[in-house]
Amino acid sequence: MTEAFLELRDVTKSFTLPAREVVALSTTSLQIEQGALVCLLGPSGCGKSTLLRLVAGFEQPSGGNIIFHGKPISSPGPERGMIFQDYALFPWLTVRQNVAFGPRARGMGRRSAGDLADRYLDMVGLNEFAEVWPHQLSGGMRQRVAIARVLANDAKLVLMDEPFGALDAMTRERLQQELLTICAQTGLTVLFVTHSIEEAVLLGDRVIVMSAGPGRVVSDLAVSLPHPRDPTDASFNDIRRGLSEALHGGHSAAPVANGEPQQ
Ligand SMILES: Nc1ncnc2c1ncn2[C@@H]1O[C@H](COP(=O)(O)OP(=O)(O)OP(=O)(O)O)[C@@H](O)[C@H]1O
Repeated sequence: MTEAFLELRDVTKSFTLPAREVVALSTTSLQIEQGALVCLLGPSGCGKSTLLRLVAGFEQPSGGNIIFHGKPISSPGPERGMIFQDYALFPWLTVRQNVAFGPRARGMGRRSAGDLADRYLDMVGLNEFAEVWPHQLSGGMRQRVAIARVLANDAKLVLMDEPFGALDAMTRERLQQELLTICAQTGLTVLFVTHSIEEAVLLGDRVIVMSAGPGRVVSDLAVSLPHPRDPTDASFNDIRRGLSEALHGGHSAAPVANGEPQQ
């Protein structure tokens, strides 16, 4: 049997508050294949961010295991990059220094790290902005820097938590297409949290729907439409409708047990 790139085995997560216990994630099992762009949809508070934070290694599961490349995840690592909605760039570093930060922290020389940063800034179309400060950039440009930064860290898996949620519609569409291009060029694996069914169908090779909290997977659907996908297309709409029903409790998109589509 081939080993999954990322596997969640019976993962649960609870938080202990002074007066009660919050179950953020019910027993969740998932397998993510290398090179896939997997979207995670679910109502607010169902545990999507918690799931990403567990995979990032920022939190430890209360039960179960998360296996990445055959090894249990026990801490954060550069091979698993996280991108948030609010950019999270270092304001005191230039764009190039932000992108070069990870490689420099791991011991790469200034010149090599700068060259590496320039390579990835070129990939996200920001080569002319290497010397500027984050506050001089638009939201879309900041998010491109964040993408360049995880790529320069040699991330194999990128965890994106509503990365385009704060952007205007046109910028969001442009970045969605750029993300698809970068994935096609680099073979990156992406776990992408969104509230938008349309965004999930536009981007996802697979869309996973979680139930209201405590979250569990209620549907796992492969989307095989070719790119670029057209939201006005009838087959796009069929998928959107199925996901909407799954999200609102109808479960019409293929339900799963332990990450395997049910027959
Ligand atoms: N550190 C924490 N301490 C206590 N409770 C927490 C903590 N982190 C998350 N929770 C709780 O766990 C549940 C899941 O939260 P999470 O942020 O993962 O949901 P989400 O699906 O990402 O929500 P949203 O879509 O609104 O961002 C919520 O009830 C939340 O209040």
